[in-house]
Parts: sequence; C-alpha cells; structure tokens
Amino acid sequence: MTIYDWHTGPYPARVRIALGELGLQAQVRFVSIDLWKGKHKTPAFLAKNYSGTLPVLELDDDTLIAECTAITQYLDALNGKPVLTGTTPLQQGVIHMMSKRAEIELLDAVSVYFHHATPGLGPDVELYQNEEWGLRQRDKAVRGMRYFDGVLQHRAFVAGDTFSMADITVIGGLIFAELVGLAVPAECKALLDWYARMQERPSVRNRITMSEPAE
Ligand SMILES: N[C@@H](CCC(=O)N[C@@H](CS(=O)(=O)O)C(=O)NCC(=O)O)C(=O)O
Repeated sequence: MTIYDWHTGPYPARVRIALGELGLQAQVRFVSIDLWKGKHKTPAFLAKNYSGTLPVLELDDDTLIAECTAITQYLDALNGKPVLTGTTPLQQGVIHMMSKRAEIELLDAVSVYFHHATPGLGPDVELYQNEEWGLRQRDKAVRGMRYFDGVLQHRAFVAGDTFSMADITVIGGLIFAELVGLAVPAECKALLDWYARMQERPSVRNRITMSEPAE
C-alpha cells in the first residue's frame, strides 16, 4: 500500500495514527506530496483524488481511496477484527456520528480558518480567501472545543469507553489548532486532560517519525 501525504499534516495524522493503532506501518510506503508548492493540485495528483487533498491511499491493484474516514474504515476492516470503527451496529453508528461531528465542528472549521483567515499555504495555492468566513469558522472551532470538553466530562473517550476513530479525528482537530495557534480554552479541562492522555499513545507520539521517502 502507498499513502500520498504530507508528514506533518493534521488530516494525514489521522491515517498515520490509525496505522499505528493497527500496527500496519510496515505495510505502507509514504510518498510526500508538497502541498506548500501546490503539488496536490496538479493534474497528475487530481487524477488520483478529484478533491485534490491529502492523504490518499493507493492499493497494489491501483485502487485509490481518499478521505480519512474512508481510509481508516478500510484499514480497520482489513483483518476482520475492527478496533477503531466499532464492532456492533450501535458502536459503528455512534463512532461514525462523533467522528463526523469532530470533522464538522472542529477539524474542518480549523482548516477553513487556516485557509481563509491566515496566509494558509501561500498566495500561489490559496487562490480565493474570505477572511470573515475564516474567522467565523475559527469561532465555530472554539465552540466545538467546548462541546467536546462537555462530552469528555462524562466519558473516557470521544465515542464511549474505548478509543476509536472519533478520538483520532478530535486529535487531528487539536493538532491543526496547535499549528495555527488556536488555543484550547483553559477552562476546557476535560478536553485538555484527554488530549494529554492521547499524546501518550505511541501511535500519536510516533506518527511523524514513520519512514518518509520523499517523492
Ligand atoms: N475531507 C478530506 C480533507 C483532507 C484535507 O483537507 N487534507 C489537507 C492536508 S493537511 O492540510 O492536513 O496537511 C489538504 O489536502 N489541504 C490542502 C488544501 O486544502 O489545499 C479528508 O478527510 O481526507
């Protein structure tokens, strides 16, 4: 399997953490796509992912899977014993809901702030920016942090009593928030305590050191 990504990216972190949790790192070859130079928007890469985003998983039969949730779902199902996306219909439903909510209310909101209300990837890549929209999404992301703080006041993990894909998506959101200097409100103690625990997981600590042959 080949993964096209950028080693420090928040969305790529989601798949790298999933690979670490599943012990699949050795089965993956990473190829760097330099999004700071707009290499994710070239015709060659758009042919791999219409959306022009990272990461993309390419299987040995040339199948291409984009979208972090889809890639995680595929990897988690490989050995028939899912540990990240749920083993019962109820778990699968709740994990998918909380992961999607983490995308909408936190991770994607921080991403829009980055691309629209900061220099983002630079003027050659950010061809359209709307600062007001970016600032609104920043405020939405902080509300999302408060929401997940409330969730984690009552449960050990984002979707229940075990670690799941939903935790990985919130981790991605907080990685992106750190990158853009968007601090978690100090009063969000449950979220901050949970994040400190998450950063102790080897899959989170070691995500960037995975072998990284540049393209
Ligand atoms: N919905 C996609 C979003 C992926 C995404 O936005 N990836 C970022 C990579 S990173 O910023 O996290 O490194 C990207 O390609 N951004 C480039 C761009 O949006 O132009 C997913 O979940 O995979």
